[in-house]
Amino acid sequence: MANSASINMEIGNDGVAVITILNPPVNALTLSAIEELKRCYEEAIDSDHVKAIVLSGADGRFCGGLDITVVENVHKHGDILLLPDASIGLVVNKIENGKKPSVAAIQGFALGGGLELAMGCSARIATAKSDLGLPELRLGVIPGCGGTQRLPRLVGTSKAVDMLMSSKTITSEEGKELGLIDAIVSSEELLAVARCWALNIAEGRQPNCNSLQKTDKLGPQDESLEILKSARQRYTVPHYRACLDVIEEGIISGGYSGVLKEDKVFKELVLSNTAKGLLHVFLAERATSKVPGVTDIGLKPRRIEKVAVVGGGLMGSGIATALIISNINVVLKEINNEYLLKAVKSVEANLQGFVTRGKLNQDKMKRTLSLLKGTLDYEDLKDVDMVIEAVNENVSLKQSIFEYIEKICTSECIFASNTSTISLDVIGERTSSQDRILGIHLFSPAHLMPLVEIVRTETTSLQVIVDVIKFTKILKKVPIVVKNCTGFAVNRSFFPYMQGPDLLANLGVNIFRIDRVITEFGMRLGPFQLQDLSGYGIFLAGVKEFVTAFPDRAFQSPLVQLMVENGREGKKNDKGYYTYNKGSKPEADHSVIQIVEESMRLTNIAPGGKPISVTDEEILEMIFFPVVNEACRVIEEGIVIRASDIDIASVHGFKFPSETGGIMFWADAIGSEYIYSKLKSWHEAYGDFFKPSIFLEQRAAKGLPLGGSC
Ligand SMILES: C[C@@H](O)CC(=O)SCCNC(=O)CCNC(=O)[C@H](O)C(C)(C)COP(=O)(O)OP(=O)(O)OC[C@H]1O[C@@H](n2cnc3c(N)ncnc32)[C@H](O)[C@@H]1OP(=O)(O)O
Repeated sequence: MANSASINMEIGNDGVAVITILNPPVNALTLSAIEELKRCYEEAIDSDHVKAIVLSGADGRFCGGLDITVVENVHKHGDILLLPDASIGLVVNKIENGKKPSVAAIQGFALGGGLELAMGCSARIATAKSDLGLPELRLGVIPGCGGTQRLPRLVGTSKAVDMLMSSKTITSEEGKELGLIDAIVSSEELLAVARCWALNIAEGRQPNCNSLQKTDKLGPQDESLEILKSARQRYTVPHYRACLDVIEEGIISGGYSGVLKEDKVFKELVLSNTAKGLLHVFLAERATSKVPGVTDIGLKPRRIEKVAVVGGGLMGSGIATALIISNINVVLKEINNEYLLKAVKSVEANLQGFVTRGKLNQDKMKRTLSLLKGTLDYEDLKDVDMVIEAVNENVSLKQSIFEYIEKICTSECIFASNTSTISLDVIGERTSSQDRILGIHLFSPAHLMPLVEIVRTETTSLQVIVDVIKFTKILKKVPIVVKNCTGFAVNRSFFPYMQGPDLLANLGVNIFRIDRVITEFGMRLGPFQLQDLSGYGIFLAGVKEFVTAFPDRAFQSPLVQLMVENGREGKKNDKGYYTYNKGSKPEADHSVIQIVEESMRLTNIAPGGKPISVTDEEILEMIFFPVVNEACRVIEEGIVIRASDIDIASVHGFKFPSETGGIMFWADAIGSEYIYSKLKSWHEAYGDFFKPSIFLEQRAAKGLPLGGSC
């Protein structure tokens, strides 16, 4: 029997060969695993003792798809010949058209290439609540083992397009309803039922389903083509369009023709910059919770089951929502009944949002809300495992809260602040609990935004850091462990993004052109529309904070103040750089140009008072290179553990286009020398806002990347 590190085959007395994928933690398909699978199939098919085959996964999981290290290796060498021949060589020739039928025994998850192997089988048996999906588009590619052809033939074109375009999984129960799964059984009976099913097919008692030949679920060709045409209007990203084209090829020319086209397109996309960027984000996201000297020394995270949130405003109610939706008991502390009632209503509204989006049903909403207890009395905090303070950014108020909870709570209770601006050392200075104080900086809306900064001080204990990393993962958040500084990692790195656009405006660059360039790059909003929506008060407070902290390189513009003085408060009064009318898109208000010209006169930074001439590319660079530059300082000061944490901060904190791989990965694609040279020239022309950091200068001088892999 062919056995290797990643594939195991056992031939039973019943004549069934059980082939098991064994590659923890997700049974991913390495090159050797794919070759071993082919060998096992050849051996089973040639063996007189084998009547049928069951394909399974070890340790309660089926298969998480192609091992991404295979794709990483292709990126490293730039050689698509390093990709395995799995689609034709394994799925078509061995599994689907092999002389002996295969049945997939699915548990846990079958994703990407994992689900594609299963769809090549004659039938699929699954345990309850297994996750099934083809998330390849999330990685910048398309399925490469026939998924674009077999999925539509098993679940119908419309559902297949939804699954592929969203990269979302379905459960085995939904799969059963759709026809993707043939039976759902308990984990104890999974193998036995799969064996029996395989023998029934081998001996003609059950049909041998070849999904590539199935057409009944596809429906009339014109209907399928119409579904694809409609999807093309919604999905314009190139690899999404390519996926739709491949599906269409199969609908028009047959499944096998579709498989051939899919193989060609998959190999073209694997080497795309988008695939490189999205794979980097996938790996960088998983690297953020690895803290050398903290998470690798054997500390076991302690359970955090009951949490107090002090302050039920926008952030506090959002945090409380994020906690109860993750099945954590919450005590929400407010100072009076009016505020407490308002806070609870905010939590209810947040949960209702989940119901509206189909992520929660009413029963689950009621059960979730039952985890929330409101109180005005600190005594109710005495048995919580953690307190998250989320009151206004008032030092004295925060200090008194920490002083109080130290008296009330247990000696093991973790004290966290959601502060985004105040030093944690200052917040905790009236206590003697510095070892269990840290920041948990969530981004608003806290129940929706995935990013959280875990802010450790010099005295935060390693155990507390390990506890809180685990806690954020339970909340399904992406944690970044950072050190104390103004703005921590995310807001600090991106503070130039708040000032650069104003600086360009004061150099005479049209503000609506700036917004166009930035949105065309892939940001959801241009910086001026973002100012309108986030509110000028928040904008001015943010700028003030960084001007105070980094006066040497801050650019102060009177523009926003002038806007306010001219009765413009952004979305708040529907008049900002744009006008906001109910039911219609924001419209650029060109009358604000005279306010910009007033600001230009006051700052007088435009050479000769005349607008500078720049290309769209230079606008993009003048906006984001200062962000890269500040991020270099964040790295240099050790605020983050690794540069790729800033990539994740940019993608999840500022919606920097994920297909770029994040701000540092994007910068490295451009090159440190080029970035340094541009910043140096702008520094000479326009001042210290563009002054290159030492880290950037040194890396550029040596031709070294700024980020590097995670
Ligand atoms: C042939 C073509 O169709 C192409 C493909 O198949 S492309 C690959 C398609 N598959 C996926 O996109 C699945 C990606 N993985 C996930 O969605 C999740 O990891 C999971 C649902 C499988 C498991 O989630 P969870 O239990 O939360 O665990 P983590 O995400 O934290 O992952 C645990 C570690 O496993 C590593 N890992 C996950 N998927 C893969 C993979 N496909 N190849 C190699 N390694 C994988 C992940 O990086 C984590 O590693 P770490 O060292 O523990 O950080």
